[in-house]
Amino acid sequence: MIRFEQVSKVYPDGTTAVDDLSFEVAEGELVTLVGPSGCGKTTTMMMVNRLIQPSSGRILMDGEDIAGADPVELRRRIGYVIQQVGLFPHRTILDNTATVPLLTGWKKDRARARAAELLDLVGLDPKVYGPRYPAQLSGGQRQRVGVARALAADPPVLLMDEPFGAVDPVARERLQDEFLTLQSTVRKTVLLVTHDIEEAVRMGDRIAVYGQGRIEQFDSPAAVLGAPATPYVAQFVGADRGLKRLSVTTVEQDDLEDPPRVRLDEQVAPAAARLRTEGARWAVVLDEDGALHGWVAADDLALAGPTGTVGDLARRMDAWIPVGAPLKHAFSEMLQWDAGWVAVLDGARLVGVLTPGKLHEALRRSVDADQQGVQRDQVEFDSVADA
Ligand SMILES: Nc1ncnc2c1ncn2[C@@H]1O[C@H](COP(=O)(O)OP(=O)(O)OP(=O)(O)O)[C@@H](O)[C@H]1O
Repeated sequence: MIRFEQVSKVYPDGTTAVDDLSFEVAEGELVTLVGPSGCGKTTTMMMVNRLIQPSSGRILMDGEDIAGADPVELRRRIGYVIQQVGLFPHRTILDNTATVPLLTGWKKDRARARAAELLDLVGLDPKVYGPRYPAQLSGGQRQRVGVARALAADPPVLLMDEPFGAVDPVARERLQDEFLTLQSTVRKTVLLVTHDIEEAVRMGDRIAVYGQGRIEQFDSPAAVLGAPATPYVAQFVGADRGLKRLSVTTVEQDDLEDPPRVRLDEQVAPAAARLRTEGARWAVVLDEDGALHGWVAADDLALAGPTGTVGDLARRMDAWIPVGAPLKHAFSEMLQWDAGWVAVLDGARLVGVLTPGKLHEALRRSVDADQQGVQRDQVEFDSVADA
């Protein structure tokens, strides 16, 4: 979709901002450009909408060299989101959002209807926020308007330069999540510039890690964290990259344990006997519909009288993750509920359980796999879901 071929940019004062850059962004892919200040990220991005001309090399969009495109026409195909959102202060939020459709000749009513739709999409009620002026919004809300405005003309490509930079860390994480949800439906081809490796890892399908004017590594977040290509990248992603891996490593079927399952309405005696035979210390308890209820200890079953049901002894279990969730999610559930394991569910159905020992093994395995150049982290959970 977007292809850089040996692109360099030397500014008139002799500064080489970008040096012999070649990479490709696939259609619908979100690539983050990350690196320290002044490494050439913004220059790279602004060459795509021709706000900056390359000194050499070519940039292709859909196979067409953009050097030959009409810049105005080109920019209509490219949404642009910047940190200082750049809203017109004397225009309402609705009219700010409708700017591009109006410029491209839409009738006012149609452009405003589209703008209202977009505000809704980014979580701002158009009835409440549409009539306001930019100064009457919080920083995070203004950034949402920036995203809505960039999407208004439905361009296939989005350029985002530190789009969530001007808000506090909590609002920032929320905006990132919201944008990812949005992106899963609109599937734009996105280049996102950030100097924050956490953001790059969270947001990117792939990450380009910049050194001075050059890409040091272009890879999946898991690979960048698991197998940094150079000492520079290792240093940039940080000593706690093991922790960051928790966010990008998903749980696989091999990671799960399958303890015995008993039902809430099952009689105690046969349930106790079954656990004894299997040598299990506890069992997962399912309700009448087969959904997770909790767990029961083998000792409690063994000590209970001959009458009664498992339901009398079962304890609730609230720690669970959906199949395919990252290890970080599992870890956080364990901490939140002070639980020794988490249930892994496919809808309401129990697929298995994840224990701290298995979580550690999963992390270890993904590091080893990356070091062998094998990307197992991203393996989908289909096999588990089908099991
Ligand atoms: N118009 C210009 N003339 C000369 N040098 C420039 C110009 N614009 C940028 N540079 C230089 O080019 C290099 C790359 O700048 P660029 O803005 O692309 O970096 P960046 O990675 O986006 O940095 P930041 O994260 O600080 O925005 C820097 O050394 C910068 O000083």
